[in-house]
Amino acid sequence: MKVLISGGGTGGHIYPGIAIAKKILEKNPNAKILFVGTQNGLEKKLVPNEGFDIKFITVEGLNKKISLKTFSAIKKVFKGFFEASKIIEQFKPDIVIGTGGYVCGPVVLAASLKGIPTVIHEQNAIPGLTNKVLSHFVNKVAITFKDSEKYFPKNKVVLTGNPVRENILNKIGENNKSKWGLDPSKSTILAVGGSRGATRLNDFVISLIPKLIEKDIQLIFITGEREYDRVLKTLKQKNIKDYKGIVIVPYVYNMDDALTSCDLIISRAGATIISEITSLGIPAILIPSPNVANNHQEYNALNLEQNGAAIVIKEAQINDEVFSEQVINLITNKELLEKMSFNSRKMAMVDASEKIYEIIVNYLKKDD
Ligand SMILES: CC(=O)N[C@H]1[C@@H](OP(=O)(O)OP(=O)(O)OC[C@H]2O[C@@H](n3ccc(=O)[nH]c3=O)[C@H](O)[C@@H]2O)O[C@H](CO)[C@@H](O)[C@@H]1O
Repeated sequence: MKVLISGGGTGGHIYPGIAIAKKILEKNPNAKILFVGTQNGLEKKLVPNEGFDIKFITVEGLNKKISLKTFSAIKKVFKGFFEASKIIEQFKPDIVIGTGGYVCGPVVLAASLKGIPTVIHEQNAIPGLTNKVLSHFVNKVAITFKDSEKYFPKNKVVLTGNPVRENILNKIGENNKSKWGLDPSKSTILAVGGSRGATRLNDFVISLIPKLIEKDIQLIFITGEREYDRVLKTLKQKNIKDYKGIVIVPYVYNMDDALTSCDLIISRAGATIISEITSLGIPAILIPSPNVANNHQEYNALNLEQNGAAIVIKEAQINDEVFSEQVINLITNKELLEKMSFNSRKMAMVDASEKIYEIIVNYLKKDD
């Protein structure tokens, strides 16, 4: 069994692919898996780190506004298409899976034109351009939200949910605070601005830190690689340093341990982290990114809020003083946290990888 997986740019597209890859290996240890991404995306680091091979193609996202850059981007799409075709000819996959990001475009299209079965997965309720176009060429479209059905050809859509890494699912109910040098008995907040970090969210967390120290509340603060130095510099300027209950890191590879070390998460509302949050039932304060296509993070966040699993703060409305107070009130309200956790767990769809594995196997059976 040979499976080629393409997905890239940000963690939210890459980790669902990794979750699917690990499910395939769990069921079929002899399966051969190859990822295809670009040199510019997080996949370059994340995929080898998870133990998988990756090959790269040259491709750039197409902007809606037409300019001189559009022509160079179109040229790269063609180049990427030929590079992807070559990789496919060499690897000879039985099936090709796309988990989002523009890199999937040429890879999935090349496979489909060669008659290889293709499946794409859409994490978000409102799909991006690449998946909308690809849906006309692929065999199946796996979706996370029922609401996104309407964007794709009806006969191809399967509601699967969003694949969550098994190592995260396996840790439901654990308390791993001591792995971070933290006191397991103390309330702890995890703050994370998506896979790349978020400046405004980080600034809010910085303003929150003195209050956390005052109330003896612990914090794991994932700043994002590009924000790490700035965050440390700002904290130094504010004379906050070496507090033992606060862990500040640029990125964590063991997200399973981070997610199971908090009583509350302050997070962006990307679809993949949302699936992880609900799988573990983590009460959440969500600050959706206003800079994503069709404002889809706000949709994700409001979905949790409407189900009593999260509180949503719009970035433009953040008032450091008011919202810090709200965070402290929430983390100290055990009863409300428990209720939110329960509501969150009710929303989880934890068998997405299994469902996608079944789709894959069905296509391979057709070949027998
Ligand atoms: C700005 C942007 O375009 N964001 C999109 C991107 O978000 P982004 O890539 O930020 O994805 P998510 O927030 O959904 O998920 C982040 C993923 O990275 C992991 N993680 C994060 C930090 C860390 O230190 N370690 C780690 O492993 C999380 O556990 C999670 O698996 O893809 C999502 C899924 O298509 C979309 O919904 C988001 O709108």
